[in-house]
Amino acid sequence: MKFTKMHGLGNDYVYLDCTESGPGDLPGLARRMSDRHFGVGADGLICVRTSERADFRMEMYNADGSEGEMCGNGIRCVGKFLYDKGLTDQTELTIETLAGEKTLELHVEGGTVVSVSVDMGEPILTPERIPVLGAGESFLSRRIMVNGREWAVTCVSMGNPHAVVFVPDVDRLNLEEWGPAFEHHAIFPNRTNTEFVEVENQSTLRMRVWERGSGETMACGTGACAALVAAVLSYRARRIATVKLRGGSLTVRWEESDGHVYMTGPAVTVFEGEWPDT
Ligand SMILES: N[C@H](CCC[C@H](N)C(=O)O)C(=O)O
Repeated sequence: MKFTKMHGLGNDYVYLDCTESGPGDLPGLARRMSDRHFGVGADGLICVRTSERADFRMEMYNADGSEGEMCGNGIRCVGKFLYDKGLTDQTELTIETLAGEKTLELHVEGGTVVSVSVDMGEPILTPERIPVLGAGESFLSRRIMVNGREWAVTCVSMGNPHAVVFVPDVDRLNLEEWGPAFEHHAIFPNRTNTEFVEVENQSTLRMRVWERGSGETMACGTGACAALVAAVLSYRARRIATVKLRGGSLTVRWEESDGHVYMTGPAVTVFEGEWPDT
């Protein structure tokens, strides 16, 4: 079985062309291929499929085999995968995801996609749609206890759940301790991705992320969008900002006119490979 290894700012996935056919047991395959010692090594697995309602469909699994509703770094690479492999010649694409249809604008240089802009849609703030246990219309800067320490948490869904916390110095945080404590916290029925954000200035955020199902990753596209939304809602940032992640930077804009969040960033192909059919 052929696969392509790609990354968006170091948030790396195995990509399969499932437009004709695809393997079964994708959760199990995601776990096996993601293993950084006994497999290919990745943050998860992404299958590109045909769609009845969009140009194509993205199906995404984390390294633990759980399915994610949306993947920002992943969908940029899906755009590159489709164009570079000649599955499309369009530079504007719609991709069906479990979080709805997303529109991509591919930026081509020298016949290959170098970066992609994604309309990530509107952020979801109502607790029961995130989901997070909590009354009211939104879950903004609410104090919760995590491992005996009080944190002010803002929850945002970009189709997948995010808990955003603002900290003075992201480098001093022990994510191995705090990441799982948030991910598996009782108030998140479907677990959560967690963004630890340091505000450099009103147009620059620095962020580390512990991803649901994958652990700390070098970057998280949906997480960067959630972080920007939380920063705007708490008057920490303007509506357009550079979000600096361990693997590099994304430009994120929360457009006032349509309420949509737009994200622009790179997409890179690392290598093509062959996985033994099992
Ligand atoms: N771990 C996420 C999916 C991948 C999101 C991230 N890699 C991105 O770029 O948005 C979840 O379970 O919701």
